[in-house]
Amino acid sequence: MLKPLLVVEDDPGLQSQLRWCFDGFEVQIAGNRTEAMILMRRFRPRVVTLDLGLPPDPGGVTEGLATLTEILQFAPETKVIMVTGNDDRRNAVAAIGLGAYDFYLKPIDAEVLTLVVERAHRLSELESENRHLQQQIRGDLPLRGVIAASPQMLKVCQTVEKVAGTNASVLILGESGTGKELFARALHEMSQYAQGALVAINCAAIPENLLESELFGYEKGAFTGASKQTRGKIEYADSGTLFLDEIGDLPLSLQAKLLRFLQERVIERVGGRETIAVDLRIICATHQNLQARISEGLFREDLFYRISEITITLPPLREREGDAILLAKAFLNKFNEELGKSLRGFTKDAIEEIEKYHWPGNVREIESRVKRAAIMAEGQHITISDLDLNLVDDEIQSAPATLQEARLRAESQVIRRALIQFDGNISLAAKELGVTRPTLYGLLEKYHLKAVSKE
Ligand SMILES: Nc1ncnc2c1ncn2[C@@H]1O[C@H](COP(=O)(O)OP(=O)(O)OP(=O)(O)O)[C@@H](O)[C@H]1O
Repeated sequence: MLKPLLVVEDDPGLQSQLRWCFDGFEVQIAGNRTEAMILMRRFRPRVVTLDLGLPPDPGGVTEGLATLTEILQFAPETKVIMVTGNDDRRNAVAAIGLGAYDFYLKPIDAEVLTLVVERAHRLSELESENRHLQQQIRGDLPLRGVIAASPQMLKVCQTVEKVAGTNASVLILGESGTGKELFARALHEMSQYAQGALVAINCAAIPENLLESELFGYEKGAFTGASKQTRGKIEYADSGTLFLDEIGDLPLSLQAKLLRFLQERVIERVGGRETIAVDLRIICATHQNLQARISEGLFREDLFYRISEITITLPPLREREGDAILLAKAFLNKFNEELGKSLRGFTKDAIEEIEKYHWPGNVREIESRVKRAAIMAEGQHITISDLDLNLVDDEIQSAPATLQEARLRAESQVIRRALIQFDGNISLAAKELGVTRPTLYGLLEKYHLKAVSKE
């Protein structure tokens, strides 16, 4: 992927020379401060080359220095390289005092300037890697509130940690109740936008005629009932994260408007003329198949690419090996506390059922079933009947297609149950299953199961 580089230069000759001289970079050219700030917001380049003499003061330094200050206020970690005339050395040094990374004296030698830019870029990458590692060491980077141990979910968590520090747009896919909003919040909290707000809006829950003003705001008198100027959700999310849930339900007319915003990073309120710059990170989620909606002409392909620079797919709970029981136990602890109960755990049958159940409502369903069970339980352990699972429907829904699949699934379930029952002790689990230890090891490998052995 090409790295963004912002070149702020008002001379058309130099603009065209600089546009093509940096290999490996996607060069964006700004001719003045306003354009520079729009491109900063849109591309968040790590490195900027900045001409000291910019209009309206091309012969002086005031505008160049003001642009430097504004860039650093917006993104203090940016490496700004001042490009100046030979007689401007003193001012270039002053710019370093203001926080510029380096200066480069004209005339421009493309090869040398490329080296300076590359070095600045590498340094910036190392610095942000370092910041990230520091945060990890300090333990600042847990995915807050996320309970997961299955390999499928650990992979998702790793992806989230990797993309959190970037400004890439993220599309979270998954069935209802899989944790899309929870992950959007975790992403926001770990990102550079965490100081701002996370503003969430459910595109499916708001009628089409209200959604536009809800998102973009409106001016007084824009329509009947618009009695005062009102900011929209996008404006509220400035410097933060905009979370558009159920993006698949966004009407086509608003898809065009949202796309325009994502390209230009400016909005106009309904009934207004003023353009307002907004800097935010966008995260979208949907349980719908967007590709199918694109082929039906219900979703714009260009918008799809804009919102899905990174796609994270949350697997349904039934595909997360071992997570159902982990979540059930965690929710039991939570509800024990909330309800002032001291339930010890689940009966063997209940554990087996939790493992086997299809969980059509995913994590949301397991949370509410455990809550119900904690309220209803009469003994010290939660039983199957306390959980009140819809077992008949579930058996039909989750039944395997072939007999061979059914046999494999049953074998893997029985093994998992024995491992849970004996806390990963291979000897005891093997005895319960009526097989030898080597056979059990062979089966663990076959089903990609892991036991934390306490032998
Ligand atoms: N891995 C997890 N660990 C702990 N709690 C979770 C996890 N995943 C989801 N939850 C909890 O389950 C509930 C549903 O999650 P969430 O609202 O994020 O799902 P969703 O995918 O956005 O659902 P919908 O598509 O219906 O809006 C929330 O209470 C959330 O905190």
